[in-house]
Amino acid sequence: MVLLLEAGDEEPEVADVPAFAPLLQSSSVDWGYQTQPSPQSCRARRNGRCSWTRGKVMGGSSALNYMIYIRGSPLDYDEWAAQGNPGWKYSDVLPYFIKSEDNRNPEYVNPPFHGTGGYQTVEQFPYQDSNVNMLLQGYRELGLEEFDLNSDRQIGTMLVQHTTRDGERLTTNGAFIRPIRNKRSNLEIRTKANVMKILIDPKTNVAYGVEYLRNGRVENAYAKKEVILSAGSINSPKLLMLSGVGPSEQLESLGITVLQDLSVGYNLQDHTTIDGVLFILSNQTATTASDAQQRTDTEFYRNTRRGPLSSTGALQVNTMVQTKYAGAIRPDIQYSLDPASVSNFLADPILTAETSVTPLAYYDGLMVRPILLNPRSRGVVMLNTTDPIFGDPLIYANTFKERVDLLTMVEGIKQSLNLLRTSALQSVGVQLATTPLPGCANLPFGSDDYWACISMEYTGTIYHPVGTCKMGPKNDDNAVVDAQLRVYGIANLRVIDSSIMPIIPRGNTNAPTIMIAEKGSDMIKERWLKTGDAFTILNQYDVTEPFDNCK
Ligand SMILES: Cc1cc2nc3c(=O)[nH]c(=O)nc-3n(C[C@H](O)[C@H](O)[C@H](O)COP(=O)(O)OP(=O)(O)OC[C@H]3O[C@@H](n4cnc5c(N)ncnc54)[C@H](O)[C@@H]3O)c2cc1C
Repeated sequence: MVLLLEAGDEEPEVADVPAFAPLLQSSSVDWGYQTQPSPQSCRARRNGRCSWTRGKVMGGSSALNYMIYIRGSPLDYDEWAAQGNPGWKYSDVLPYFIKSEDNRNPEYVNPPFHGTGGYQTVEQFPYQDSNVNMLLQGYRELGLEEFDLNSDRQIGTMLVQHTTRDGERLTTNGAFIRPIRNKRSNLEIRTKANVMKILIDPKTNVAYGVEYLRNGRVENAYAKKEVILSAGSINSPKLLMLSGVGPSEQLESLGITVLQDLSVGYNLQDHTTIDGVLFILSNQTATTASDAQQRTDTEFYRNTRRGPLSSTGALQVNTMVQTKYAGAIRPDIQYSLDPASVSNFLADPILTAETSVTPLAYYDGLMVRPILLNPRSRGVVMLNTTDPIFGDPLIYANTFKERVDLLTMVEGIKQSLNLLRTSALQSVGVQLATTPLPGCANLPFGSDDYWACISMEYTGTIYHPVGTCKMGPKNDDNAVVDAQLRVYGIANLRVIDSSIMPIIPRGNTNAPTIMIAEKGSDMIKERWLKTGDAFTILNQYDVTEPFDNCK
């Protein structure tokens, strides 16, 4: 029997519409986390903090993400294995990428790297506006070939595939849970169930259940076999620490009994970007539309799942390049160009970033996002000191702590400007916005110092935190789980989510997380089905009588 506990609610319908992707940020389905202030990043943001959106809903962050399906470089996974994680090299994980995949554009992708018939549909959007072709042509002029970035080569450009099905977002909930929900008698799902700690026997260090808050009451669920922690890269370390598994100094300072001293929360990595390089589109390619047109598009989408709302505008072109800091045959910068409103952004870049309510289909500017694929800086997630259980964890992202990260970002910004010289962009009048942003107006626009300032003031993220429950060999001081995803020193407890990634892949993190989940579920099955004890899989948990004397 499997009990799935989710702190959030069911998926809202609005999440289905690709062009509405940014609308759910800062809503009730976002945990609403923010980074701690830092001298090197997010300096112009409100209170010096960057928002780190995380999905609090069935499907987790896959219900709020931008749906991009890019897996990273094969060498990324070879590196995971080389760090002492047997079973995780590219040739080991590729079958798990393929297993979940139902690729609906086999003609566009490189066949041996893809699968059909899996639960997770992957496809290109059915709609492309004229900026999409403009960008693809511009990149081609710069010598970047268009091909499948999920194959054995990564430096190039692509009309990206997405985790959508027939014009609608397909979250991991929609792909993997919905088809079996209410059909399998051995699966029970409880939403709005906020897990507060994992129950671990202090004498034996065996995990035997969880304590969770639901409808104002604290309840326990007991596992006869295993507890699987999949709360994501911020909340999985939080829950381990609340349960006595984590850095002893921190736990002791909060009065938490230490059951296992591990570097939980450390090794935090993310893909940093910026909001500060804006391309202004002319009337020839701007897609801004009247209210009446937007209503017509909405009606059309409702009836057909087609049209401008079935895509994310220019964001569906992604490109991977190398800067002089790349040092290997892998890319170190990814470019996305986000739809933007020029007047809103120039009037108030901070407020605009906080209140993105315009569907991605309608825009007159492109926010150029160089994304740092191979960050050297490492951060840490710690428990909230005043309210460890219900307070937001403290996220010290340490973005740009390593200077090479800042240098790479500046290089990535400068390389992105080459697009402006292509005939594809020049022929339709695309221009760089040259109004200096307030936080950097004291520096000459376009100088290296200006771009470095933009990076540190207007820092952004593409919301890919990973690594805080690092997978590694026993002799790795930062390792939290072994290559079977079992927490060191605690029996019957696995972590299966993005937090186990030892190094962030040079791509997007949703597909790798799904791969980890596929592989992790095989590990669980291998352990328990081997016993031949199929009956004990049923009735694996019991729920105690709820009691209500807790806050
Ligand atoms: C705005 C945004 C855009 C992104 N864009 C992309 C993209 O285009 N492509 C891409 O590949 N990746 C993207 N990502 C990243 C990708 O979605 C994540 O890497 C992936 O979803 C991580 O999966 P996870 O299972 O580790 O965590 P999550 O998906 O965050 O899932 C964790 C789940 O655990 C639940 N939970 C947490 N704490 C508790 C608790 N105490 N009790 C009960 N339940 C709890 C949460 O509510 C959530 O449902 C984006 C993410 C965001 C937020």
